[in-house]
Amino acid sequence: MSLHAEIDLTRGTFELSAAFDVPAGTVLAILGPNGSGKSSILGSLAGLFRPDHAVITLDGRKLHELPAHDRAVGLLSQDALLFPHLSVVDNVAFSPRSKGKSRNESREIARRWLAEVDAAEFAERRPAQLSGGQAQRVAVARALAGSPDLLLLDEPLAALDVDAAPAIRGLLRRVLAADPNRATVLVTHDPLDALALADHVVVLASGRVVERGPTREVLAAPRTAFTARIAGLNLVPGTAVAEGLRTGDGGLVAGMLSADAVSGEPAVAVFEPSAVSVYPADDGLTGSPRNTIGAVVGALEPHGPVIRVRAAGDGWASGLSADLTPAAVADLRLEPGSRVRLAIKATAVTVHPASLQA
Ligand SMILES: Nc1ncnc2c1ncn2[C@@H]1O[C@H](COP(=O)(O)OP(=O)(O)OP(=O)(O)O)[C@@H](O)[C@H]1O
Repeated sequence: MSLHAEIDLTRGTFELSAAFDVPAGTVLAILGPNGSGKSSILGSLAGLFRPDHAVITLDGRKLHELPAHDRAVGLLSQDALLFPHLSVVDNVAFSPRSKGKSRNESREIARRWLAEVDAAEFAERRPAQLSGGQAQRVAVARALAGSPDLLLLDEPLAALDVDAAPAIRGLLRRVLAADPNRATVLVTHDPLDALALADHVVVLASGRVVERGPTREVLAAPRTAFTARIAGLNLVPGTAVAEGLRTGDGGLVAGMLSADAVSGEPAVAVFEPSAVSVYPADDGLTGSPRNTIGAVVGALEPHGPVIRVRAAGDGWASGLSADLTPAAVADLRLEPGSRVRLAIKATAVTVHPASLQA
């Protein structure tokens, strides 16, 4: 089932206007900052609210003319939202049951799905007797047991702890790949989810699509600052030159031009936070073959096993991220306001054409 969606909607002063397609058997990730309209899109697809104008079709079937319960849409949210008074198996059987299947048949389907998500052993438990990860497994089974033509995943891993999330991500990957027919729309903040689960991404900002394309292409070569931030990449806008990128204030970021970058055209230099080294401001690195620039530490944020240092200050260093070990942060005595020098190897920098506004 291929999804086609055109959605225009106003909520207070917020205006959303977005259009996208999800071919059968593929997953589209919708990325965007808080308030960019991701939930508004999911709600419109699910039929939870009525846009000002919408054309939403699944293989030509006009979902926008149907009430929510007739849309054959499965929804998986960040919280499992299981019915507390029903056993696990009856939670999963709920959807086939509400579609008119007999009690036995519905339970049969439910048990099959529980086995599929490695949760068969919890069948007779109540939701209160499950961990967060176990409950989310059951919620995956429940979302799929109704054989939805369209599956909506709303931050499905956001509420899980770091130990449980990879297993559910792997599970989703498996069940999504198993159905060549269903269209899936995933809303997420996490580029890992998009990388692991989505074939294509759409990036929203203030209710508009600002970027779209195959997931890896978009995340590896983001054209907007937001995508670069969520993808965890550094992005410096400027103009492509033979040696790399010339910034607006005349600085040079030495790097390698991507195949499609053209000298003299708007471009972005892209590099990983792990490619950025941090030195004391008076380290005397001038003359080094690397890109070096003075900066001020703006913030220090834990990021998995490393500390992400966000740079502030003037020039193109402002907003850059560097990943350091906690020991390095301690050695350098870094704290917000510390003056530092950042160094980035030219071989770690790729310059991509900027086709959209950053
Ligand atoms: N009931 C409402 N009335 C008026 N405005 C609303 C209402 N619900 C949401 N909005 C506004 O619509 C905009 C989009 O909200 P939406 O929840 O779709 O964004 P989002 O991208 O899902 O955000 P988040 O990542 O925080 O969930 C926001 O500016 C929000 O303030």
